[in-house]
Amino acid sequence: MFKGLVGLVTGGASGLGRATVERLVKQGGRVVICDLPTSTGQETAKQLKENVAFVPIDVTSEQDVKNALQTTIDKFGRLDVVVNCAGVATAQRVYNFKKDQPFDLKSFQKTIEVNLIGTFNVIRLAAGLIGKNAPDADGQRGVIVNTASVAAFDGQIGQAAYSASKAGVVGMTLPIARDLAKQGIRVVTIAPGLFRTPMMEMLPEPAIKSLEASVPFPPRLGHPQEFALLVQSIIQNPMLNGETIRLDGSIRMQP
Ligand SMILES: NC(=O)C1=CN([C@@H]2O[C@H](COP(=O)(O)OP(=O)(O)OC[C@H]3O[C@@H](n4cnc5c(N)ncnc54)[C@H](O)[C@@H]3O)[C@@H](O)[C@H]2O)C=CC1
Ligand SMILES: C[C@]12CC(=O)[C@H]3[C@@H](CCC4=CC(=O)CC[C@@]43C)[C@@H]1CC[C@@H]2C(=O)C=O
Repeated sequence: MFKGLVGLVTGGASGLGRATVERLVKQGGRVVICDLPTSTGQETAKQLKENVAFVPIDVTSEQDVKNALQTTIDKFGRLDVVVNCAGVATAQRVYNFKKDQPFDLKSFQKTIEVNLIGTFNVIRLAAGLIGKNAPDADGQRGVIVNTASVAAFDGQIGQAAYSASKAGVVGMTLPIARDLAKQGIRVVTIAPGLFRTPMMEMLPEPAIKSLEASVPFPPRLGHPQEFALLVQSIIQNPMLNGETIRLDGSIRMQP
């Protein structure tokens, strides 16, 4: 189905990103995994064999992302699809009255830096490369998929930084889709609800169980493969553009 397609997945060593890499490869695509040098990207790439390469990067670094794009060209000759999954989760109240301490500004900045600015950094640099593709019969040159969160809409206590970073991703989706429309590059964001990944597993199991029960249907955490299935569908459907799609079993997060 994706024979000849070349993808780049940030955060591709773990969770939602890894499931996306696996699906793209299963469908015949070739993929560059971009993740932190400390991640399991190298092992993941080895397991998935010759159609996958790993480039250690920090999405917030211009030079790292440029290196990853150069490796994509050197190894696979083109770039069709970017999936931005790299992200960090933080939790802190805006003011801790018990400790008489305000939200740590460095932590707020780091969350915005990785989740929002990192996503933008990858988009702005990758767009130039995707724009060099010959258009298909529909005029399309490529697709960019971003990952926000339902926290962009229903931010919980402690999620000021995380929600702001994800709301930024939602907010830039339409203007970037408009910016890139003339080049035939589509931009779509997924806002996942609760998925079982290493990020989620930072929470103790009883907390996960209670979160699962709060999902109307199906009352469970999403499987990363269900996220990857939506990525595939976005790539395949040329009318999806400039939109954020909630993938959340209809959960509306409580305060
Ligand atoms: N798991 C969930 O329920 C949900 C996850 N999300 C979002 O989905 C995305 C993927 O999350 P998961 O797969 O759950 O988490 P994860 O923790 O399993 O994977 C995130 C990956 O991003 C990488 N990463 C972190 N900072 C990076 C940086 N500066 N440069 C490059 N790579 C970096 C990590 O090394 C890791 O491999 C994140 O953006 C997260 O905020 C959104 C809603 C729900
Ligand atoms: C990010 C998200 C919601 C959270 O804030 C938590 C996170 C899992 C790890 C966490 C552990 C904590 O001790 C504090 C909360 C949190 C940072 C959750 C994973 C997915 C959640 C999300 O984005 C939902 O949309």
